[in-house]
Amino acid sequence: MFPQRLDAPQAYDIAKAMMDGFNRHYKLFRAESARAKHRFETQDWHGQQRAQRERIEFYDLRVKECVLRLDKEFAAGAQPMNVWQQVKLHYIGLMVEHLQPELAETFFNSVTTKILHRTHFQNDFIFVRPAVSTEYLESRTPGALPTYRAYYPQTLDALPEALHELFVQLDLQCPFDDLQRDVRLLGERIAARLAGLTLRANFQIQVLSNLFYRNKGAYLVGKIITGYTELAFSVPILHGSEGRLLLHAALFGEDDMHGLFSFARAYFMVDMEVPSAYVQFLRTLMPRKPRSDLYTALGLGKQGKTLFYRDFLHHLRYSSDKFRIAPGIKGMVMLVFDLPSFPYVFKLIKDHFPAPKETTREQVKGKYLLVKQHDRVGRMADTLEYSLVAFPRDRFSDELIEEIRKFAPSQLEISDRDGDGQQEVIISHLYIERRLVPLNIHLQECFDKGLGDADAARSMSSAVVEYGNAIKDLVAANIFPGDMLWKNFGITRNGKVVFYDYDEIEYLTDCNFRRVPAPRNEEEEMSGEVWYAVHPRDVFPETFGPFLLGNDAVREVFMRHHADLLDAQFWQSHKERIQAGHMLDVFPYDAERRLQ
Ligand SMILES: Nc1ncnc2c1ncn2[C@@H]1O[C@H](COP(=O)(O)OP(=O)(O)OP(=O)(O)O)[C@@H](O)[C@H]1O
Repeated sequence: MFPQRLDAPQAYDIAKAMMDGFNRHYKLFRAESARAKHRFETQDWHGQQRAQRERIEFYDLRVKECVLRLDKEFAAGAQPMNVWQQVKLHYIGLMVEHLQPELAETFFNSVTTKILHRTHFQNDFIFVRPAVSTEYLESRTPGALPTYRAYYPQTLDALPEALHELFVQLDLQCPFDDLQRDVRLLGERIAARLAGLTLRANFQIQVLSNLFYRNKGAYLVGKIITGYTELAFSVPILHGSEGRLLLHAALFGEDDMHGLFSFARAYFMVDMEVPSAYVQFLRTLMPRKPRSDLYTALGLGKQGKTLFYRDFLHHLRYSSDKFRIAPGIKGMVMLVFDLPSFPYVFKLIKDHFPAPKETTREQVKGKYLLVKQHDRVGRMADTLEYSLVAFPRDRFSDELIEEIRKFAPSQLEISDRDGDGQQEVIISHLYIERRLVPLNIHLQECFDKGLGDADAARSMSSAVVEYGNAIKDLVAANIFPGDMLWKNFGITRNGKVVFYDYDEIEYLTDCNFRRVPAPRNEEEEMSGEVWYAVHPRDVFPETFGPFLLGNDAVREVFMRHHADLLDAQFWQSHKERIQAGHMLDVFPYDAERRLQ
């Protein structure tokens, strides 16, 4: 029961201190995101990547600050629960005109769950569900940009002119190489996509007012509407060779947008006063993408986690299957399980690792963090990290419980934690990641069908080519995957190959790529053992072949497209390029999307 009177004077002050903490967080987050425009204009690429990395840390720092303040000024932990109920009510009051209420609720949860006992993690005290609506939320600040702008070209011939106006309004502080030429090319692409459709009275182009920045690119994001058709589109803007701006490509439709907003890429920087309005607009472009993914892609990872967890609890309530050990070859470092009806995997770090693995729990965590902060170039799956996650015991197979008990006992507790009479499986620490089809399983499925079957042969061949492409994109981003076996890569719905085994990952620039030395005598030549000295970060690319290319058909495709991956010189030259400060482009779209 909620209190009928707000009679605890400290409750308002605590709520206000929390809101001040959140406002400070969002001000810093937004300012850092807004500075991406200037970094793009001045081609400060290393600065852009540094900011992308550092911004991820902002949230936890602000939560810590706020917890300390509440403790010091209000002895928050010693407040009775009726005061905490009032704190929540005051906080709701403070959100009435707030432009990021959903984020403010999450911040409130982050702070209070550090202070209150777990038995109070319920809707009376925290925001298990949202209390404040984000619908129709608009900034009333004078001079504030609208979330999106609409342009009405009337005819296809008038498209270039409308597009010209649109790009000029973005107010980028550097010249275009030839904007007239680019909008003409873009107009032709749009006209081709609209071929066969009648332009209806509502024909218009809507674009989000602020650009999306990531690495060396700025992306315009919007949709074209005619009649009942809505076509999502995005235009990447890059610096050309002279440093002048180019419209580089035209992306259309949901699949292209999914490629751009993939969970395997770094987060965007966007200046957003009302983030929920951006998410609502983006959802109309990608209706199948959960809101949690969109918040995460916008750099609002905590909101992504909150929404993911709510979606997960909902899914548990509306499903009845059991968690099980994930299909595929078991990991030596990670214990992986899934729920068949839910498209994610749950990964926990084992307590002990068999030889030849020489790593520790902390080192594995460090590698996962490295991936989170690094540019994932569409090739490394993002992970959500959770601690103390509770699952209903009756949804776990006994086999899985035994597996966890055997390999990660320190991570397992089975108890009735919240006192509701139901046993729970509580996992101390885990990563959650999108479920992919492991590449070894995918290839085996092709072999099982028989490579005489044209579809199976094509599918095998494109997976092998994509696998090599994935490694080359990782190389471009200064990542040596360490363990390149097929089982450590997965394939997405769109046939993209993505890496997910991070415990042996290294920066390319920390590795020494060497050729196997020529044997000095017959004894060395005949030796089945490694007879030459090997230092910890030495890598011998020519030795990859025997592990990867046992199958003749796979070998033939691999050698035709990616033989260079078996050559130390290939790796070494990339290492030197990165050391010289060059940053290669890895575009989140195919070459045929380019305008130029
Ligand atoms: N995202 C995923 N989607 C589907 N299956 C996965 C995913 N991540 C892991 N798996 C499955 O779990 C297995 C072990 O995962 P992972 O490679 O991360 O563990 P590991 O202990 O690091 O492996 P290794 O012993 O090679 O170091 C994989 O081989 C695969 O079958």
